[in-house]
Amino acid sequence: MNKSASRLADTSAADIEFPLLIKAVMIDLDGTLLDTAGDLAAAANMMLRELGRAELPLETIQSYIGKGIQKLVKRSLTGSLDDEPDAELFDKAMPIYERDYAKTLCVNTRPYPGVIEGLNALREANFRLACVTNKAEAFTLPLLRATGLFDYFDIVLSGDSLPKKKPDPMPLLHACTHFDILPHEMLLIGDSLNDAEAARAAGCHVFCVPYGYNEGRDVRELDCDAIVTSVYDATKLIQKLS
Ligand SMILES: O=C(O)COP(=O)(O)O
Ligand SMILES: [Mg+2]
Repeated sequence: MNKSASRLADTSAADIEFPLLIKAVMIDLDGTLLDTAGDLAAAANMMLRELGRAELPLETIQSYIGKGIQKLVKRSLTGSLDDEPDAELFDKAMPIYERDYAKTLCVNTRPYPGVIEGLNALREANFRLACVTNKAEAFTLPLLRATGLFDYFDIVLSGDSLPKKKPDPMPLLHACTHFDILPHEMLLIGDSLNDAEAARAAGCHVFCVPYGYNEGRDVRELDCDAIVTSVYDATKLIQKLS
């Protein structure tokens, strides 16, 4: 299989040969495994209502997903990606959001097409599997259990499992150490700039899916090794290195 045949879009990655020979796969949660935007947005709007503020459209809140729940709350309060809300308002909003998201956590959240098939194929091929997300652990673990995905993973690293989260390479390097493999023997499948930057900084391979949440930006802008239509499609571009 050559490089161009395996790509759905052109990216700026260096020339690499497919199938990639790797030992383990890390997969992002929000926007890659699970379509969580509806439930995250419902909780954000419940919070905004309780604070007497205007609700936001789903697409706007979807563009705020990616850097964890604290950032989602800050962005929902300010209506911008980078502004800081009033500290007192944020301190009031955060526990409201956490309470509301615990209620909406798995109302409409479902695995994307190709996720279960992809995880089964990865397991059959004996890849070690990690879930690496910026979502806080208190939400990640119940969500993985409720959607039946938890048992596929050897390790789950959430946004607050380690001192730093994506786009820092720390969780990716932690997973490599956990599996006792080198970064170039590891692939991350993700949906956003946070995944692509973390993978490049760690020296891991990275594929991106086009259906997720890239903070409102086109996934084709990302520096990744391939854009794959689904987690299942990603399995066709890799081979297990023993
Ligand atoms: O919690 C978020 O904002 C994003 O989480 P993710 O890393 O699973 O995409
Ligand atoms: Mg994501």
